[in-house]
Amino acid sequence: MSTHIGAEPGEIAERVLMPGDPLRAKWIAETYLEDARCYTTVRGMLGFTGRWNGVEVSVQGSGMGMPSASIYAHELVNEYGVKTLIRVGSCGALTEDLQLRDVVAAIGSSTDSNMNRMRFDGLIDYAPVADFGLLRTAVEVAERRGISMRVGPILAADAFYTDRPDLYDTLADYGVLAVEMESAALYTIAARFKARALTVLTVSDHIKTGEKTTSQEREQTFGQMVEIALDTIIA
Ligand SMILES: O=P(O)(O)O[C@H]1O[C@H](CO)[C@@H](O)[C@H]1O
Ligand SMILES: O=c1cc[nH]c(=O)[nH]1
Repeated sequence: MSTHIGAEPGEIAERVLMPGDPLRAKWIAETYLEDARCYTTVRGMLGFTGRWNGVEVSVQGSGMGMPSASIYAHELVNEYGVKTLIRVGSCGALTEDLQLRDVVAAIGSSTDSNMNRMRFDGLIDYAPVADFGLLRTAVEVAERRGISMRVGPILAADAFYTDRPDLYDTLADYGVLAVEMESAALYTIAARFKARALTVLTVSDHIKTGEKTTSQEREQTFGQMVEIALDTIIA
């Protein structure tokens, strides 16, 4: 067991999907994985291992925000030998041309988090980016499955409820597609510990129009991004 994950050594696959929502992890395991078994219930942050097309894959809830996601990414890589992490999350669209339920792959992640400023002593604005091979595979998988997937930069924010929506407009002017709360930490930790990471998201809210999906829809209906992530992680 690690501090926050209750799995024995060998119970977690080298390939892990990471939704923020632990109940989305359960839904993914029950809907998509063969012979899925739960390996952790610590703090209610559920994790499962099963098989996708015969290949072992795990799915681990990561919680909301970069402090929580960092704990899970760190322990998965450093204590369980995980090599590949694909986040499957929800996001808010920042640009008018995205619609609810559109799928987005994050090539890079700007952030307002202070975590990397501390890492680099405030001297470097580190640019957290996706693993190129995973991103290229995800694009190919989406095309093969006939799923339209936008690729571009996103924002990983500390706050879900922002006091500065004006900054979202400025970021959209610079081509930033969407906002979520974990990708910058995931990309940074993967780089630091020589793992591969990608973030694939579904638009759950539209910041410009105010449209949003329900919590049940966020938990159980974002299947296209999951299918892209599963095919990508076993490729
Ligand atoms: O749906 P998940 O994967 O949790 O991702 C998004 O949803 C949560 C906020 O509602 C944050 O974790 C954000 O990144
Ligand atoms: O972080 C997030 C996730 C979904 N929708 C948002 O607006 N923000």
